[in-house]
Amino acid sequence: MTTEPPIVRLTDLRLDRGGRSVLRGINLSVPRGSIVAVLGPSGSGKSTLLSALTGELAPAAGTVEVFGQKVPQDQRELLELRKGIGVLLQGNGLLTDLTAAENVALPLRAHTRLPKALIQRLVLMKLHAVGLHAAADAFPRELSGGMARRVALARALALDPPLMIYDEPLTGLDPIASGVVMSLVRRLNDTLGLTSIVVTHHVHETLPVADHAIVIANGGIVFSGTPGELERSQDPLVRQFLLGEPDGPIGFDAAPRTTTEAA
Ligand SMILES: Nc1ncnc2c1ncn2[C@@H]1O[C@H](COP(=O)(O)OP(=O)(O)OP(=O)(O)O)[C@@H](O)[C@H]1O
Repeated sequence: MTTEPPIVRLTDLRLDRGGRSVLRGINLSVPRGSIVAVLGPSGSGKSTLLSALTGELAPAAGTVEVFGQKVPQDQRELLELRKGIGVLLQGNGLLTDLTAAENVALPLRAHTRLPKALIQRLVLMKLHAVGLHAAADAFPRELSGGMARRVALARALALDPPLMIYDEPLTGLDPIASGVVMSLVRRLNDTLGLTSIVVTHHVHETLPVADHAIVIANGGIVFSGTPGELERSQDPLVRQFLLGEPDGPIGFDAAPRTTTEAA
């Protein structure tokens, strides 16, 4: 039996921002086909971790591997790598004077030389995948928050990236739209053979669709395991986070307690 390398592997990773160590001692393996939830309170370093995956932030120590290769520093190699990573950012980022279909077409126009008719077909396929085939000609202002998020998702999928990164995909959505988006994340992951990393503080909406969860707080990973194990954890830090309590082992501003260590 051959063991497939993970899609993402973080080894003894340390990430600094503004001369301060934000995360350290990070080890994580994301197997192909899985959905990993990265949870943690505000300011714990979730976005910082994402920027290391996309190569925006170079490690202060340790390594970040994506698709079995070390994330390059060279800009051209980095752009190649990023074509394989679909990112759904907070706030959708849809262009308001373009229709849903035109928004989804943007990455295809920018990164491929496919003929217009083929791009149109691909766009409709992506919109169909998120259940919005009928909304192709609608402008973002004509869509509900949940629909707009799904258009942004279709756009993130436009280039068929094998890895999807979701940065707070539920911000601003009501519980019903949140449920729709999270089941879509699971369905797309399974039907398109993707691997997904979901960064969020919406624990209860995300855990049901995740295979693995990590919690980051106080500058490191304080929990790594299945959603079931997370819910059963008696660790005071994990309990404080799950119950959303202001007092406990996680500092109020969730800033790491130690400053930069010598590399
Ligand atoms: N460019 C920067 N320069 C200095 N410090 C930064 C910078 N970006 C983030 N930080 C600090 O790094 C820490 C982690 O921030 P980060 O944005 O990664 O947290 P987060 O978990 O994504 O928070 P949120 O859930 O609020 O988005 C915070 O203490 C923040 O103040």
